[in-house]
Amino acid sequence: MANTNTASALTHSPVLKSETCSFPQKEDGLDSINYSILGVNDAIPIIDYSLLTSDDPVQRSQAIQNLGKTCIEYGFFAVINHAIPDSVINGTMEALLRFFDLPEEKKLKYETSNSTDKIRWGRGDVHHVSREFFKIASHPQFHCPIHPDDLREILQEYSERLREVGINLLRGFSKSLGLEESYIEKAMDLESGYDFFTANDYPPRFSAANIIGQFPHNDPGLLILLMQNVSGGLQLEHKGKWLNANLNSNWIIVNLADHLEILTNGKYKSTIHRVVLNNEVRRVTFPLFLGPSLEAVVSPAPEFVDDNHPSAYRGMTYKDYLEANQHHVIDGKSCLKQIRLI
Ligand SMILES: O=C(O)CCC(=O)C(=O)O
Ligand SMILES: [Fe+2]
Repeated sequence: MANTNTASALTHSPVLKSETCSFPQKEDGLDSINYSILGVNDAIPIIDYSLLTSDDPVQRSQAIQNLGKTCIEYGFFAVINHAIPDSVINGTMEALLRFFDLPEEKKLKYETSNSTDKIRWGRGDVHHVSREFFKIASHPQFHCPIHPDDLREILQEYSERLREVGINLLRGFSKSLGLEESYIEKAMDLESGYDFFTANDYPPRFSAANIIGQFPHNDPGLLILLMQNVSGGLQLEHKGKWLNANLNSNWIIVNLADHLEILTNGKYKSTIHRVVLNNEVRRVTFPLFLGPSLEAVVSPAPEFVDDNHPSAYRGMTYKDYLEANQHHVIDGKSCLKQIRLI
């Protein structure tokens, strides 16, 4: 165990009833495995952000060590004491619900097949998937739908605060890897880092039909910071098990993503995750994908390559990587596999 701080399952997020149900296969050939939809309620590691950013050097260095172990053993964790006010979190979730509740014609103008558009809306209700979503680019320029009127202000505040948490986590990652604090920021040119959000609206569901919110996938970018209005639904792969992320609504779930795996030559791994709709109430999530600059060519850093650890990934700009996976169309295929050299 990396860490004694772990969250145990909350009771208000029931596991699915049907033991025999399995993940349906997509017609176009998602890996030909029948995935059981049941997750397990094992503990999820917890990172206390206030310790990671503490002025006390001893406290901080212990927190960084713990962070490093958690990244290696899990690749995901819940962040507590992050200091984002509840009013900002709740205000964001409420504004998102108001966006999803708009009449369809107000959202349809963002429906697009052009994956480079900065605002995109759609429904993922094919292949047994139940979800409505919109994606917005949030950094270096912040984009936002014009309705509802109060959406922009709250989303921008939320986005800036969450980005700050993400940058501080990346500083902790750099230190935990034995590098200077600003190593990842500089190598990935994060001042011009390309970040985007996906807002997901999953209907309530508690039966075997249409229970898939998202198929198993990895995400592009360095790390994903996700908040949700209700606990449960997200499952994270850990040592061959699917762990239910049953966490408090003001905790941030963090997943390591593909570009951290590439940069560290596989030392830190991108987490496989999926969404199974096991909530009796509607679930809204709002993950931030914090990424390198679009022009940054990401390849394993020299610090992680030697005779025993040859470079395992082909270098590619973040822009090309995003285009190769159509700016995060989740279809169960990871771009990571396509650029692996060994
Ligand atoms: O909604 C969730 O819990 C996960 C969302 C996700 O994995 C994604 O949008 O890539
Ligand atoms: Fe994801």
